[in-house]
Amino acid sequence: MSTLVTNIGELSTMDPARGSEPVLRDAAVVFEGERIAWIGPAGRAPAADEAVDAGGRAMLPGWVDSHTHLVFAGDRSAEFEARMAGEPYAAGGIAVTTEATRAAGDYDLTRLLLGRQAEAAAGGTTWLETKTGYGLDVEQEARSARIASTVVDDVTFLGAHLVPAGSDPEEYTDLVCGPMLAAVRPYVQWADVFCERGAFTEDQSRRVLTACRDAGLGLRVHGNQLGPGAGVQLAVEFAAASVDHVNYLSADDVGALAGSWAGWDAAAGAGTPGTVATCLPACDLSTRQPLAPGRRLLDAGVEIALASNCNPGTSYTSSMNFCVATAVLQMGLSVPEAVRAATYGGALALRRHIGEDRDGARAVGSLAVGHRADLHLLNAPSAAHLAYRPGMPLTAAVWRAGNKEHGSGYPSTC
Ligand SMILES: N=CN[C@@H](CCC(=O)O)C(=O)O
Ligand SMILES: [Zn+2]
Repeated sequence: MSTLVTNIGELSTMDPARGSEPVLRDAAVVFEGERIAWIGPAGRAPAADEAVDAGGRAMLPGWVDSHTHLVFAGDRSAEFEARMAGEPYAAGGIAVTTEATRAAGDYDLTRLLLGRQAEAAAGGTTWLETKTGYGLDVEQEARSARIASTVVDDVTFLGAHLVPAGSDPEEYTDLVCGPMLAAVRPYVQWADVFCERGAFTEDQSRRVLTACRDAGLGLRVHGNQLGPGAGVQLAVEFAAASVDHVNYLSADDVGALAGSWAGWDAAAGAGTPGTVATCLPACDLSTRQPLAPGRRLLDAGVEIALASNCNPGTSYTSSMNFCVATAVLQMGLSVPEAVRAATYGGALALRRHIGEDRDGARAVGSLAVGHRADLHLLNAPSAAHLAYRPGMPLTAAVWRAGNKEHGSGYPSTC
């Protein structure tokens, strides 16, 4: 079964192979099953089994949301309201969600996760990572990882999210590195550690990263979120795929991140990728932290990603449209830079930017022949409308691996 989407007014491919012209006008895309088969001028498009007229609208790759915490139960809106009244965010809130998550049955936890995945897809997200981290014992972390693995695309082990009350921090770190890691290992591709005051020290983080690397997992780090710290330097030292939050960076931190990209040719999208700096603007607003310095990182030659960090404590939104708008309006990114960070950047952060390197999966985050047909049609003539019309329902249709996930009609405001 092949599908032709034609009359696309602006097609942002995010394909590095297109050099300085990654955006096509009056374009068309053909996909067969889950695979993109053809991209080019609408006037030269081949025939297909079915045709969709995009009506001059803009199309992008689906969002790649590389950082979420979606396996949870419970509500923390009271904590949010207290924060808006002046209370600072503290890592201890994780314990509140852990209690509610432990109390939820498998059915409810799965139902909640499916609902959140559907919300994300309706907003244009076609590749979704999520983390454990609200179980915090061997059985519960394994349960979260198992449930996540049935719903999302990449699963990250975050047993090192918070030391549970009453546990000795060193003994808990031993548990994370030993029995807990063994129990989650069948379900996860990645491991993460919250290296921050009130969570895990540099030494404990190092132990977690070492054990998880030795177990064959890819690495990511929550770092430099609430203040300066060792997270960024540790992430670079361990060649982590991503360090996330990055709100408080020294010149040395930026230099270390830039150095990690020395073997990467950004123009060609080739070479050895370094450590992506993943910025989480919705979280920064919700915690009233300074926005991550996305502009400074890009200017230093660091590849960045934008992600939602959807979680009940610091960022209860999976809207990547909102994150992109905020990055443009508040972080100094251009529209193409923000869209690239939320698509290709997220794919880089999950090492999904090229295909068939792991799991035989197709590349995501950019549109090119052979890549997965993850398409996001906007109800707008250009991607600029994402920031120009913030908060508006601009997602008109979404195809995930060639399947229509969202969008039964195309409202005509453009
Ligand atoms: N910073 C650590 N973890 C989450 C927040 C978790 C929570 O407060 O429930 C984050 O990425 O912001
Ligand atoms: Zn997080």
